[in-house]
Amino acid sequence: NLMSDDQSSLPTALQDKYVLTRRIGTGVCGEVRLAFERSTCRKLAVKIINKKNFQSEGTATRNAETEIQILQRVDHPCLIKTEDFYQTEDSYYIVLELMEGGELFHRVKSQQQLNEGVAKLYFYQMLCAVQYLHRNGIIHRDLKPENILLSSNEDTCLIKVTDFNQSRILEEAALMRTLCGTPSYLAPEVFTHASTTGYGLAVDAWSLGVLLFVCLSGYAPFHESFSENSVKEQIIRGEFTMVPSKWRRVSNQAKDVVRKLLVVDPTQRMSVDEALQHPWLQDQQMLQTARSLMYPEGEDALPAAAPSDAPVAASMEVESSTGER
Ligand SMILES: Cc1n[nH]c(N)c1-c1cccs1
Repeated sequence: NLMSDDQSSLPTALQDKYVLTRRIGTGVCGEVRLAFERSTCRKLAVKIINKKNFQSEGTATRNAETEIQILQRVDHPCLIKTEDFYQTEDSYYIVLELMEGGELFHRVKSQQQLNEGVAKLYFYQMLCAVQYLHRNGIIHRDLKPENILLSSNEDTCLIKVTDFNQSRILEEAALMRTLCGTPSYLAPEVFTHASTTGYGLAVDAWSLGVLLFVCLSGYAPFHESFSENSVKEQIIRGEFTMVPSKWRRVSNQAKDVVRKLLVVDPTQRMSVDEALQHPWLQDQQMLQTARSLMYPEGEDALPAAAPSDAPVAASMEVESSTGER
């Protein structure tokens, strides 16, 4: 393990700045270790991506580089921040914020199912994080409980979305190149942008529906034990099962959010923006708690808006209710 000779395999620049200790997580792409910044004793997480772990060199490099590009571009209170980045011939080392509460996956598992108010607080923060990604033309594409981290072991805590290596940055340049070619064979949606920003983003809305389902009920909506159809068939048909004993204490409004996200037709599926406007989330107490977790310095921390006597546009008011700035 790392405590023995492996330390020598670490980049010296990384070793000069951090002490790596025990493993705090493992993923398909490698492992995550607890680290201490030597100069400040600050605790951090170092994600070690072994380039060889990917099926083909091309995918490895592309995925990891995409992840790193994206990690360095994004800045939102509910998205994991990259502190530093190193690489050797066979591995990437990404220094990330430490989330002491670990993965949402383990929290839901240990509590059977989350209290509805807690699930709403976490889901609202996920929506804000994914809305930010979508506004920046980024599709996460791999939202699941393992990729949602909790800042503490308290129920009321900040959550952060991580693991962007399945993400895709919608390259407007790629679309421009397409449009420069012969248009006669292009489908209408290529011109209407549905193929880059409309359709693609909806995959994250579906995953958020599955995440909310799991938080509220403690089990997955699509599972081979629920039907003679395969899980893939159940998903394609949108055939999810709400076991009464698990959903009895869940409000109809919460169930309505799940039902409007787990819609097979992406053009009919509720979007992240629409979900943020759903009645279930117009809960001032939850919004206040979320805002204080996301922006702990409060209003005065934000750059003062330019003084203007113009009334605030209605859309501006709507935005502030979504925690967006
Ligand atoms: C990244 C990161 N920052 N803080 C924690 N707990 C992580 C983990 C990701 C995956 C397992 S642990």
